[in-house]
Amino acid sequence: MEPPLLALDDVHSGYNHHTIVHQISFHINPGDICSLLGPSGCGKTTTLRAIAGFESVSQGSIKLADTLLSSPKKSIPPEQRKIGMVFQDYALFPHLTVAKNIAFGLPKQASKAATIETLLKLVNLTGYEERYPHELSGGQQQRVALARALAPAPKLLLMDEPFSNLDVDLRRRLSEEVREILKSQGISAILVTHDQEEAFSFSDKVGVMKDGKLLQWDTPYNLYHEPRSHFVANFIGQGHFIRGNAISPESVATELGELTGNRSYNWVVGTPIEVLLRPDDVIEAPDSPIKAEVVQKVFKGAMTHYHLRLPTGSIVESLIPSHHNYEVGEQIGIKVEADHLVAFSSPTDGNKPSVPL
Ligand SMILES: Nc1ncnc2c1ncn2[C@@H]1O[C@H](COP(=O)(O)OP(=O)(O)OP(=O)(O)O)[C@@H](O)[C@H]1O
Repeated sequence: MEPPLLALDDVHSGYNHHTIVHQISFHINPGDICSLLGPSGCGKTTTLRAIAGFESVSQGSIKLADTLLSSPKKSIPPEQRKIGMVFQDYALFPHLTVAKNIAFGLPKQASKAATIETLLKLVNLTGYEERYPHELSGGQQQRVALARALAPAPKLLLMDEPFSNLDVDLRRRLSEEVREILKSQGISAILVTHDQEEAFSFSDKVGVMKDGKLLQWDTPYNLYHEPRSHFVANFIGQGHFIRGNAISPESVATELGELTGNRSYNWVVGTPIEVLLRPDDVIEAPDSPIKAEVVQKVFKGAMTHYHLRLPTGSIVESLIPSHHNYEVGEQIGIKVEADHLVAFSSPTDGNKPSVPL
């Protein structure tokens, strides 16, 4: 089996002898595109900077293929790591043309004109060679930054919030386009973002961080459907927890009836449990004895996203086809249709995730 392209093993890193990120371990395979996702200040940029070689590692190791890049005893300088970087603020040289900005990333002896032409074609900026950064839009400047980062043919590209200065529409389009460019060239990348939608659509794997720790490194699908902690479940996607009690290894009694998953949990019968219900788990059911009051509705086109209040005051969300229109204050019949449970023993119970048997 091919070795991972990048492997972080128990990495601790920070600033001025103060450890900010702890026990970070993950690996990425050649061609994989990944993201680090988490709230502000959780240590995403610090992790990225440690991979780039701008911050030292006080414990653990970082390897690129077979090369040890960082350990407490060794640190290869950033410029020798064969890793490219793209920053939020583009960091282009304002006094240099597009061509010269890109050439800056090329080795001295390289046949520059041909490479620049190829790179500009790749990022869809053919003909922009002689423009200056101030003559370009934000999206175009970020494409130039990408071309410059790709110029030395890095094995890995690190991107720190590269799209966050762009308006929503453009950032979606550009992130899709950059993903296609990277995939077409087989370039691995790690994106730092706090935008979950962006992380999901951009990445093969996503790492969710909190307080300097990596809580889960997984596919977007698993993060959404199989979050391993209360925090990840909450941070990823929409939905609400409702409370219940375990009545068997697979089932929980809740105010929405008995909810049964597709596997057994090692909880003790009677344990207070919180079950996550995503908006797609709660469906309208006019004949259901369970009624909920519409407290908020957001029209999404094909679907309307409702916030519904249950008789106990708990809130659940539901996506309902928009031609079935309900008004705020109206009571509607609902039921749960979920093929698996995302359930944790209640936070009062130590906030421990329930472990499947
Ligand atoms: N140069 C620095 N010196 C000292 N502490 C720093 C430095 N840079 C960041 N920190 C601290 O390290 C912690 C993690 O910061 P980091 O930038 O890695 O978080 P982040 O997850 O990327 O956040 P954001 O999404 O806001 O960019 C923060 O508490 C921050 O204050």
